Amino acid sequence: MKKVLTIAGSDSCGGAGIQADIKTMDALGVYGMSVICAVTAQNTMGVEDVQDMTPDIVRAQIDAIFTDIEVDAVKIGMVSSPEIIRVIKERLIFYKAKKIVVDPVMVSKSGYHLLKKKAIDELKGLISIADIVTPNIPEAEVLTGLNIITEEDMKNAAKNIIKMGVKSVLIKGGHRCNDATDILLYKENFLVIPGKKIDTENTHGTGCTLSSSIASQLAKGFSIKESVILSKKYITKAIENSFALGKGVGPVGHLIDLYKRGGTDYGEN
Ligand SMILES: Nc1ncnc2c1ncn2[C@@H]1O[C@H](COP(=O)(O)OP(=O)(O)OP(=O)(O)O)[C@@H](O)[C@H]1O
Ligand SMILES: Cc1ncc(COP(=O)(O)O)c(N)n1
Repeated sequence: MKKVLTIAGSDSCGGAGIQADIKTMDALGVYGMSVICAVTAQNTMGVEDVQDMTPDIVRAQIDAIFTDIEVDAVKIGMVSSPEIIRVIKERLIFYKAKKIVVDPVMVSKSGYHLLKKKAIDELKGLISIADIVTPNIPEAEVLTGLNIITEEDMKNAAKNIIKMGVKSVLIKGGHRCNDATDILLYKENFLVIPGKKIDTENTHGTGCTLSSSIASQLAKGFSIKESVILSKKYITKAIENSFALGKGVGPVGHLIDLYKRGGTDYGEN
């Protein structure tokens, strides 16, 4: 079984962060492992509080895994502070980590700043060692300083981000009003991945789910292009199967949930 590591934050209500990542990995048939960078107290209505881990315990978790287990792919999500990001980059280079996916998580859907503003430069450094980075539109705007409205703007932002040294860039279109088309820049070519906007409030954890699916598919040996296409199918089905939970924004339905709830079509994996 392929082994995939998520380096991210814990979401107490289980819709995003480490919990979404592990659920996705489980559904896609890879073995999920975690390095926790921060513990958030959050529910479907928002983030109440955050406790960052110390850089030392982040380093110790990474060392514990890489000194014992062969890691086939790594997904990085909420990384909080410049100090934590520096440790992650140094250790991943030290262990020659393969197939690195960076989801540059900055602000939660509920508006809480999960990345300290002073950490943007370090985050760009971490992006430079990745195989793929998956910003949503507001994150791509912060990384590039560009205003992104059209598909052409998304392409320009991707060209700008690839100059940071990353091998490929996926700009996610979920924040646009009428469309959920994503744009992949890969080996100097653009791939437009069409998506229709699904009418649901329950989109907590969409970005975490997509990036951990990409890492899982890369671990299985698919190319970046194949992994992104398979993962777009996975997240689309997961959003179609999203459900109400609590009083706010509910989570996506992982295909293993669908299976357990009696469904039979859990898609290509
Ligand atoms: N309502 C929707 N209908 C269909 N696809 C969607 C919808 N919302 C998001 N997506 C898709 O989900 C994936 C994740 O995109 P999104 O822009 O939501 O990421 P994100 O903002 O980083 O997520 P998160 O805030 O959970 O980290 C993309 O493929 C995007 O096109
Ligand atoms: C620990 C953690 N990581 C990531 C997100 C982003 O997800 P969303 O934008 O859906 O709130 C989150 N809310 N919490």
